[in-house]
Amino acid sequence: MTYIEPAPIKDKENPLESMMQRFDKAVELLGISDEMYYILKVPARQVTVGLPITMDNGSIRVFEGHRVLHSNILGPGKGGIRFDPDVNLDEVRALAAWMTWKCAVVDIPYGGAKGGIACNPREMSAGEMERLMRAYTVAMLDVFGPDRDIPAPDMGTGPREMAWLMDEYSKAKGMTVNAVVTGKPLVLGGSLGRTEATGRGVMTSALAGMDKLKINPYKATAAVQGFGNVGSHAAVLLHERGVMVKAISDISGAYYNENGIDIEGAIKYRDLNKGTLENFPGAEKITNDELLTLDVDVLVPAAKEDVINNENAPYIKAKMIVEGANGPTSASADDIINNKGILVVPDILANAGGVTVSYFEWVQNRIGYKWTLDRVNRRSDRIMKDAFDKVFLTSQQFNVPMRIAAYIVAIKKVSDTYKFRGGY
Ligand SMILES: NC(=O)C1=CN([C@@H]2O[C@H](COP(=O)(O)OP(=O)(O)OC[C@H]3O[C@@H](n4cnc5c(N)ncnc54)[C@H](O)[C@@H]3O)[C@@H](O)[C@H]2O)C=CC1
Ligand SMILES: O=C(O)CCC(=O)C(=O)O
Repeated sequence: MTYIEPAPIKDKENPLESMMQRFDKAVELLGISDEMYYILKVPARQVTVGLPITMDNGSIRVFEGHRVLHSNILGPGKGGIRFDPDVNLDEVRALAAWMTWKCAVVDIPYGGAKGGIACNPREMSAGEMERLMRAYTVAMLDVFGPDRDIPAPDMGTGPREMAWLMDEYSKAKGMTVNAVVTGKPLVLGGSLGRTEATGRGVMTSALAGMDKLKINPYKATAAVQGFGNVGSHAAVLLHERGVMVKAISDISGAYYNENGIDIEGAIKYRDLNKGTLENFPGAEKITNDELLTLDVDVLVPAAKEDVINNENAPYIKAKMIVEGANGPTSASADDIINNKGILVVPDILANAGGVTVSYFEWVQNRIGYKWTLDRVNRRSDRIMKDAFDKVFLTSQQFNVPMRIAAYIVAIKKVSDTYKFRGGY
């Protein structure tokens, strides 16, 4: 029997510490009480489970899974499930808190939650993934629920995994409960537009930012790190709006073309190549670090945390960073980036398009009705644009970067709600 050791927590770039540093700055400016500080800081619940799984070769491996409900003050917990070798409890705690702030920034009635299992989906068969997801669901039967805590996809998971979760949960409850999870396949009650929703929100945030910087999208260039759900859709949609995407990347490395990457071609190539861009033709291979320091207008980190840090931040040349990933910039890089005058559209705003359309999916499941793609897109575009404007205005009012402004908007909303509920 083997046990997969959770990844060691890196002191230097702990995402929980990065999140807390920004939280502390915003709290200082807002001036909330000590009691409220701890109410907002300490997660409402965190659950860790051991999951023994029979592997295809007959051996048994024990995986460690987590689900953290950071807050349910605004509504049921909401947030994805990550399958990645680097998953650990601190990472999941940070991701859950970011979900609380994100839902508050776009003003949807959810608290924040996140789940994760330390595993490597690239080395697992579909059968092993299915057994793992079903075992995790069973272990979380009392945690999940359409009014309690509603999961969704994150890194390493997608509609297929959400379908297994819905099926396992529904079997245990003795009825079909499709509102327990979002990001499902359409046939199971998934929403039109959810697959591309996070990338679409990144695109609308990028266009809103370009407008502030007076950058013409038809003359703009971009580099996108990560070519999964978020990165590939963001790249397609930016390209459709006239932006030349000069570089893309995934775990196999980065690919650069001075005249622009053929994005549709790259997606086809990835889908026929076991999900990776390895050996992608028609582009020069560079490293993921080189991609981050390219001379482009817009940089979209859409892979994982802390890729932008105090070591590479001094070399970033982009005029704007639009954070598709959660926590791609460590707190140690904030001052360097701000002093360079780079406009950062922070994760809890820029990647909120996904949870916004997840909310629409949950609403549709609960009323038993399907919206058209046009309705989904129009409503989510409006929510993203309103949230951008509110955060931008707050950044001017408090004279702070958009990241701290987004935390201010979120913390104010959650703490006001708590007070009105009479909690304190
Ligand atoms: N899927 C969603 O709706 C949402 C995802 N996010 C965040 O966006 C980020 C990406 O998520 P997804 O696109 O869903 O995941 P995914 O699993 O679909 O894709 C991840 C991509 O990142 C690449 N990658 C992994 N490690 C890398 C590294 N070290 N350097 C460069 N590329 C690397 C992978 O090869 C893959 O192309 C995560 O931070 C996630 O939390 C945020 C909001 C919603
Ligand atoms: O769609 C959702 O409910 C959550 C997506 C997510 O995990 C995220 O925004 O980081």
